Amino acid sequence: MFFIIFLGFVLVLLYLYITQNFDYWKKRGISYLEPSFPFGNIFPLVTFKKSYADLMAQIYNSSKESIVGYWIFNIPFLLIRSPELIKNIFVRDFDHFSDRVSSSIKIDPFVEKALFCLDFHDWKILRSKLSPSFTTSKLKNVMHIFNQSSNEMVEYLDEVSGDAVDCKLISSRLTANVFAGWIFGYKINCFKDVDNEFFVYSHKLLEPTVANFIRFVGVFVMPEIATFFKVNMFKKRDLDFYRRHFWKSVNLREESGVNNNDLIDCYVQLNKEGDLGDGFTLDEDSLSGLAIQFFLAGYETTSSLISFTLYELAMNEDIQQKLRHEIFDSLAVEEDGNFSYENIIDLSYLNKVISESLRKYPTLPLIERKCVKDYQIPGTKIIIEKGTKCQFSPIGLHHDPEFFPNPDIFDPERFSPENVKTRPPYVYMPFGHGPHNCIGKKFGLLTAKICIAQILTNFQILPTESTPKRIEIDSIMFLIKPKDVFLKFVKL
Ligand code: HEM
Repeated sequence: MFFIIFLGFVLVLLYLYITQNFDYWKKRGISYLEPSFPFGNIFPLVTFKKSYADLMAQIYNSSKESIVGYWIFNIPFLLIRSPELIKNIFVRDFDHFSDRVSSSIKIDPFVEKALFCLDFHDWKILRSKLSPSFTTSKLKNVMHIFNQSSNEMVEYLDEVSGDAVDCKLISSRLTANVFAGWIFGYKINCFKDVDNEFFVYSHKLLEPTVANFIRFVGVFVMPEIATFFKVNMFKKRDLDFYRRHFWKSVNLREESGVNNNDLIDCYVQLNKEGDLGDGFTLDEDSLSGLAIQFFLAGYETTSSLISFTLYELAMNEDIQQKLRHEIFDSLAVEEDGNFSYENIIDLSYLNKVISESLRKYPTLPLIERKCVKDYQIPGTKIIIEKGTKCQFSPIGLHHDPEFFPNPDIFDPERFSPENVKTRPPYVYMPFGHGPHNCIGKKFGLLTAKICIAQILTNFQILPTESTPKRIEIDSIMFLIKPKDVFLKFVKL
């Protein structure tokens, strides 16, 4: 009896605690989605009925207002819909929104000092140290990694020419080869060495388990709770793996005394500096956390971009043919049969195809910022208060018929200069915008472009009998990827 009364008492307290904030948006005159106890508006997420991307799209589509309030448990969030306000938050009034939701999280050194999790002061220092590794000249320097990896992929596809092949698997193996080469300086070939540990561990990092889901939502959406419960984002096994390889590459490079002007030289330099100035330091664990951060942010996003593009090319023979012509013309000027950086970057139709792929399938469909000082929305009396967590829905914007008519149709011409001009800016955001935008954008795009170009110069991509007319989207954590897409690659 006592136990039942106690339980009832606890439930009442819990109810009062969680619902105390449910009038937050009403009090501020902001339109909102009706929350319910105890999950706020994320019931479909916790019951795995919807992915995070679907939920964001649903909230985006639920209103025509420029902002919409909702709740994750008892925490009020704001979805920013209006392109004008998006521009202000990302760029013009960045000083009001210079942090991410996960900034200042305190859980473990591997995560705390990743770009995603630093407060503005430290983020600015680290971003300026890492950015030089992503410049055009640095990418030109590592073109051999892209070309070699894609040649290995072509060799593999030659062997299985005409068979039904899982296109996500090909994209993931290619991306693992490129990332191991660039992040650790290793030459691996996951097409031959199918159980290569880099390939295996890349998947483990984002394994779609319930425990991982709770960890990621904790860190990126409710960092205060993740900090309180000391939620670790990664398993020790995964951390040990990346730490070991990080220090192996750094030590090898230091011993060799060679300067390759690449990412590993950047680690070596950061290790030497230790103190990056203005009180910001990186210890051994935080340094190896950089490598994990790149795998985490770049591996699935890039390999999913490749697979979505391959699928659309298989389903749209005319687009595939047009793209192949452009690529053949460009490759004809290369002596060694490999793409040069300038050559691949200048392919205008390839640019349009990849842009459209990221429009239809923004592989990171959630972007967020935290308000760091009160912000009055221009032309209104509404104040976004310090501490407010703002989210953005690339998938909602990219599928809004007002900006992209017939959004389900794959049409690269949406990205012709005339069509781009007719759209408001800031409705297209596969890599975010402003100072916090994706640092690996050029790298991810280059990986995808070389992969697609190599495939099209060697194979015709065809659907198989099992290829769905409408692709099924799977989600891992906040990311989206295609579900079981089998295609045929027939030698030209
Ligand atoms: C197609 C591939 C990729 C997509 C679609 C993508 C997308 C994104 C998006 C949407 C953001 C958030 C931007 C914002 O908040 O404004 C982001 C941030 C980031 N991305 Fe990427 N990304 C890709 C590839 C990569 C690669 C290859 C790397 C690294 C090697 C990378 C590293 C990062 C990092 C470190 C951030 C945080 C940046 C900061 O806060 O300063 N991404 N990415």
